[in-house]
Amino acid sequence: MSEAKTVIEAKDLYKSFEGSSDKPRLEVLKGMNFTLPEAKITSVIGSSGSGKSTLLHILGGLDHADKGQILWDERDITQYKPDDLAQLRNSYIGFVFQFHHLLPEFTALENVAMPALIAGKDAKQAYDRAHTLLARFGVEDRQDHRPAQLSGGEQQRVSMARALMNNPRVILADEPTGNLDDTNTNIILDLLFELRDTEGISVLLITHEKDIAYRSDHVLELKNGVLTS
Ligand SMILES: Nc1ncnc2c1ncn2[C@@H]1O[C@H](COP(=O)(O)OP(=O)(O)OP(=O)(O)O)[C@@H](O)[C@H]1O
Repeated sequence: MSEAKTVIEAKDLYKSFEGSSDKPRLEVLKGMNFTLPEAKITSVIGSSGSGKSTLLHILGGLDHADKGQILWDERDITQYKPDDLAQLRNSYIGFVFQFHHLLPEFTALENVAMPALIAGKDAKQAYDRAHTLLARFGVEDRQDHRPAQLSGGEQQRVSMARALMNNPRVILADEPTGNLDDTNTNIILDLLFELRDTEGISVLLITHEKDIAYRSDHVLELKNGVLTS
């Protein structure tokens, strides 16, 4: 069997944050290497403060590393200008966070359509696709509600639909079930597996729950600034 293609690769990543007057600089990533294979779910576990969210933000082009290379399908994103990177990110990556980050003043349908509207796509097509995605995730009857009128599980399903709006190759999910009960956790995990199997989407799943991590294809642990399997 041939090896899976790599959709995100990081080489020799370093990231530190400024300390306070009595604390030294905090070294979070220390020469870390990482590959995200196509059509697999890769979990990253690690203790609180080990740098999991920092890693996800850097891999997704939301934050900069101090040093190192990040390749999206062999394109080195550290060489991109901010506007070009934002455009590429909008089509290549879908993000799902623990707290849904839906825009409170917009309906579920509008939130889901937003990434396509921002990308300048046709509004009618955007709303049609948004509706189809909400239906796929079983929340189409909630499409005219605002986030505050939805349950936590519904909000997270809407977030998943939004993440998929522009047909991304990759989903970066930071504790996507951290706020959910067991039933809703299983709904979200099952959706991620379905997307892997039906659309070949690659998923990076940050979690601190080992039983969730061990359902995925690969598990890596972030410890002392590097990843180990
Ligand atoms: N912007 C920042 N400025 C200073 N320190 C930061 C910043 N962002 C993160 N840190 C610190 O870097 C370390 C790693 O944070 P990060 O959020 O990546 O950890 P995590 O593994 O995701 O933690 P958790 O599981 O608790 O969410 C923490 O000690 C955090 O306080």
